[in-house]
Amino acid sequence: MVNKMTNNAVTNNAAIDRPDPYAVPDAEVPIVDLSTFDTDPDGLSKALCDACATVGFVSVAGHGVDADLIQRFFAISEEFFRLPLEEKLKFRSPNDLLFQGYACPGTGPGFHTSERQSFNVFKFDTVADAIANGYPADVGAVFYDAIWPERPAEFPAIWREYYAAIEHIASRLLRAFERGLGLADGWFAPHVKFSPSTLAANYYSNDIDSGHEPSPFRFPAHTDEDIFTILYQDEGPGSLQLHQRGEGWRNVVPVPGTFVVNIGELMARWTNDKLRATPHRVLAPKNPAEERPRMSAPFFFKPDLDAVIGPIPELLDAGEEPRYETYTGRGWLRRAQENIDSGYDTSKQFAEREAADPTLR
Ligand SMILES: O=C(O)CCC(=O)C(=O)O
Ligand SMILES: [Fe+2]
Repeated sequence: MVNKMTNNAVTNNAAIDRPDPYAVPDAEVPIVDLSTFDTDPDGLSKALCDACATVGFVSVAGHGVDADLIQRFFAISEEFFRLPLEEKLKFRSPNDLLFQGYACPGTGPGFHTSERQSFNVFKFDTVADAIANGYPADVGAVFYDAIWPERPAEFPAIWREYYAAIEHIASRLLRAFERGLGLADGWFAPHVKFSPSTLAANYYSNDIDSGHEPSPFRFPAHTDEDIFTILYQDEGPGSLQLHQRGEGWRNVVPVPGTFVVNIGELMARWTNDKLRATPHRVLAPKNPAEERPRMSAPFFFKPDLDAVIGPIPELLDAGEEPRYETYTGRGWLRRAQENIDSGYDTSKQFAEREAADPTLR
């Protein structure tokens, strides 16, 4: 059931003067070269943490992923998304939170604008495989067996190759975060040994009528509910925007060949907000004539179900109070599921926070 207070808060503030989303400046997203971790680990780690402490987003070059693999991943995914809707629906996720298979507009409160479709996969093809590889027995409560499309035929192999490449970036980034934050080498490793991370491709187009109200946003404002997200976005109209605290919305201009990394809620909690989970959204092209499908590929890096996530005591300054209660990875996923089941809507939640805090506008 949707919370009445939430609805009222949004309705009452409908008259808030919001800046034109099409007239916002470009964000200054720092670029770091991950390959320099081998030669200058302190410099790289500091640059990474500084970017994530201020902008909350960073462009990562020197990541070692072949341009050819990125190109093949995007091409095969686009081929799938261009299949007729009836065919794609055969591979539909049994639940839109749990990120398995195809998800399309019109399903899942708050998670789909009228224009976003996605395909999602976890690391293992079967729950049994995950358990055989050390995952806890209840992993089946949050993941289903992979739902691969029948065509294109190379789709599963290319997705697996891409998943492994991005997972590798995630572990290198973690080491850099440890160093930049002043944690011991390997501090994060025990918390991500059996990570339920997911890979998605988002496809934004106007070829499905979801029945939702039209919106300038292809994906409404939200923060990511993971440790961090590693995103590749294609070029073209209809852009990603981030919310710079105290300054407003900014375009995240694609930098070809780099991944955008943004801090999620769990890293913000671990660091007591020293690293920032920056709100972001995706804007549709203003001119429908410029409309063309847009694709992005987020890898949502998540902690083990057994991991405990709360402000890390050694990161708190003298006298600094922890701002967050502690969750297990499992409890965090359950909370997200409950939010979905109760009709929680990220855009409404953001509208409420925006109404209460003018610096968010
Ligand atoms: O499509 C994009 O560029 C961003 C997508 C996003 O924020 C997400 O999937 O969480
Ligand atoms: Fe996101």
